[in-house]
Formats: sequence, C-alpha cells, structure tokens
Amino acid sequence: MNPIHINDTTLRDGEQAAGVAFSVEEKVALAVLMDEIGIPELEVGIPAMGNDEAIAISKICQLGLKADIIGWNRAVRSDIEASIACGLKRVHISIPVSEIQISAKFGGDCRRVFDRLRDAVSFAVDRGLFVAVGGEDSSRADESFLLDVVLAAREWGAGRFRFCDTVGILDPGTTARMVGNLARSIPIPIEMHTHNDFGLATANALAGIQAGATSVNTTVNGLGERAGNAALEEIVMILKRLYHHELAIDTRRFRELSGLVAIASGYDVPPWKAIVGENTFVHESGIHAHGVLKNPRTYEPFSPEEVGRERKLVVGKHSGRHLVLNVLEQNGIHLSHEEARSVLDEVRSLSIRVKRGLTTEELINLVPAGRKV
Ligand SMILES: CC(=O)SCCNC(=O)CCNC(=O)[C@H](O)C(C)(C)COP(=O)(O)OP(=O)(O)OC[C@H]1O[C@@H](n2cnc3c(N)ncnc32)[C@H](O)[C@@H]1OP(=O)(O)O
Ligand SMILES: O=C(O)CCC(=O)C(=O)O
Repeated sequence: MNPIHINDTTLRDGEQAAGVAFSVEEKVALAVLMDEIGIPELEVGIPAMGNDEAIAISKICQLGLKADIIGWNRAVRSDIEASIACGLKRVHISIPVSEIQISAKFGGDCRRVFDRLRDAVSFAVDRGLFVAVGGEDSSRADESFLLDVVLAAREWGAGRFRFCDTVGILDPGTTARMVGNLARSIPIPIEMHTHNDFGLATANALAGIQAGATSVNTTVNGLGERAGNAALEEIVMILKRLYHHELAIDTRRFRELSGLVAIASGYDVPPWKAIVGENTFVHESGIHAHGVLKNPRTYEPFSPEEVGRERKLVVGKHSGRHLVLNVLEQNGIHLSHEEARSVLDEVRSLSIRVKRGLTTEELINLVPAGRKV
C-alpha cells in the first residue's frame, strides 16, 4: 500500500453536522491541537461564509502550523477570492458530478460543470494556489462522465481529486471497483471522502485506499453531515495497527482531541465508539476480566495508553468470581471462592436494580460484616 495522507475536515464537514457551531477560539484551538498531534493537512472551513468563519480561517493561516491548510470552495470565483483574502495558499474546489446534483444546482446542464470548473480552477491556479477538486456525489455519477471531469480538472491544473460518497451509499466492494478504475485512469492522487449513512464510512474509505486512493478525508469522532464521516481515530489506528503504516501522528492524544471536539460540538461520544469511546478498554464480563487479569491482550486489540486511555475492570451483572476476588483483594479483603460466589449473587441483583456496574464501595458493602478485615 502507498503512503497514506490524512486530510482532516473536522473544521469543515465535521462542523457541518446539524447544530454544530464552533467559535473562532474553538476552531483555532482544534487546529493547533491537530497540528501538534501531527495531522498533515487540515481543511479548516469555508471562507465564502465570511464573518467569524473567515476570521477563524485567517487566524489559523497566520499561526505558521506545520500542517498544510486548505479551504473549501464552490466552483465560484468569489469563493476563491474569499479564500485568498483569508491567506490560504491551498483551495479545495467542489463541483457536482451526479445527474441528480447537476440537475438541482445547474439546471441539468452538464456543460456548466466544465465551464464553472475551468473558470474556478484556472482562476485559482493563475493566482499561484494549490488546487484540489472534489467531485460532489462521485459515487452516484456516471463513471465515464466523472472521468472526463477529473481529466479536465487535471488539464486545468488540479493537483488532487476527491472522490465523494456524498450520501454514503457505497459498500466496500463497489468503492474498490469505482476508485480502482479511476486510479488506473488518472495521473493525480485520489482522496476518499465518505459518509456514514449505512455505517460504512470507514470501511469504504479503506476500500478506496486499497484500490489506489492515497489521501483520506477524516473527522474527529466521525462528526459530520447526517451520520457523519470516516473517523480520524479509526482510520489512523487501522492504518497503523492493521496495515503497519508509519504515520507520524501522536495517537496518545486522541482521547484529548476527541474530548475537545465533543465539548466544542456539543455532542458526547457514545461509550461504544471505536477507539475513543469510554468503554473501549473497560471490562466487566467474567470471562473477559479473567482473561485480562492474566494477559490484557486476550481482550484488547492494542494497549489503551496508545490512544490516551486507561484500562478499567468494573464489577457488574456479568462479572465472575475472579474479578470480584481481585477487586476485594486489592482492598485487603480475602474471600474463599464459595464466599465470592454468594457476593456475586448480590452483585447481580444490585446491578440490575441500579442498572450499572458497581463502585468499589458498593462491592465492599456486599461483603458480610465479619469478612471485611
Ligand atoms: C456536500 C457538501 O458538504 S458541500 C458543502 C456544503 N456546506 C455548506 O453549505 C456550508 C456553508 N455554506 C454557506 O455558508 C452558504 O451555502 C454559501 C455561503 C456557500 C452560499 O450561500 P448562499 O449564496 O446563500 O446560497 P445557498 O446556500 O442558499 O445556495 C447554494 C448556491 O450555491 C450553488 N452551488 C452549490 N454547489 C456549488 C458548486 N459546487 N459550485 C458552484 N455553485 C454551487 C447552488 O446552485 C446555489 O446557487 P444559486 O444561489 O445560484 O441558486
Ligand atoms: O468536497 C466536495 O466536493 C464535497 C465534499 C462533501 O462534503 C461531500 O461530498 O459530502
């Protein structure tokens, strides 16, 4: 597999999640943190929105970050001018490529796709900008039309093409076929942009990468339009752990980054969310806890420290004697296996009543008085 470039769009598509509105300070703080962590490229927003959005983008541009900074634009000159006014040196220019989008936006006139794109790309290239082009709704586009658009964009000076599964309707097999065909036919890098409407955003992004895409658009916590985007933390950990890529990204700060995005977006991360969810290294079930006490690798794909988390063992409805004995022993209480079994019965009843795992104090309270010292 080729080296894979990460272009994170938390500050653009992530912020497009309904109800999310980052302040200038939040956008700047997130850009700084992502830069410190080593994300190589950040799509930081939409300059044409003006006001606070343009102020935040300008501030980020002035920070001198190591990351490449890119702004999102329609194929409209005034959008590019707004990007230039923010100090951006890299612009992403989006153009609709499916019949349904061309019909809604350009009255069904395919020539306008080429006219608008040529005008916008040439305008940006003439001003010395790096230009990436995005095919909005690529996954529903006619494939030969899509190829014509990309080849034309390349001809006018585009240096990268973003393949967008805008409404998240692809599956990994179809993604691999479509992106593979494109990768064999175009001389510029392909970037995957996938949505999670069917829960396949990460899988589809990876299928595109395996088929020849070399860049991927991600968002922290998978934040984004509707069901969100391919999650940064998932893509990075998959590339690192499953495909053994060398990525200069400090994954130990993923928890911190996830927390900052959760606060700024106003949306909590579900406990079961891959990589950054609260429960990803918490073990309650008897068989799991028994295994983890012997060797954490029995039930953990990698160590929690790698993503800034800690392992926790929680006594609850599904726990077994080994965990109960272990927790009590750490608190100076030594029971026989028979005694542990009767405490376990109490643990199950109480857990059902309170509908959660128990605190250590609650567990100790279940131990018969005479056995506590
Ligand atoms: C799939 C995606 O995520 S695309 C990114 C979507 N993100 C956003 O929309 C968030 C930020 N957007 C905005 O702030 C505003 O929509 C703006 C500033 C870009 C434009 O605002 P407005 O001028 O009020 O237009 P509005 O949003 O109502 O309509 C969009 C217009 O852009 C046109 N348009 C949409 N996509 C493109 C494109 N890629 N290239 C050129 N024109 C486009 C539409 O046809 C419509 O044009 P019209 O006004 O001539 O009918
Ligand atoms: O960059 C583009 O062209 C559109 C990106 C996007 O947000 C999408 O297609 O969902």
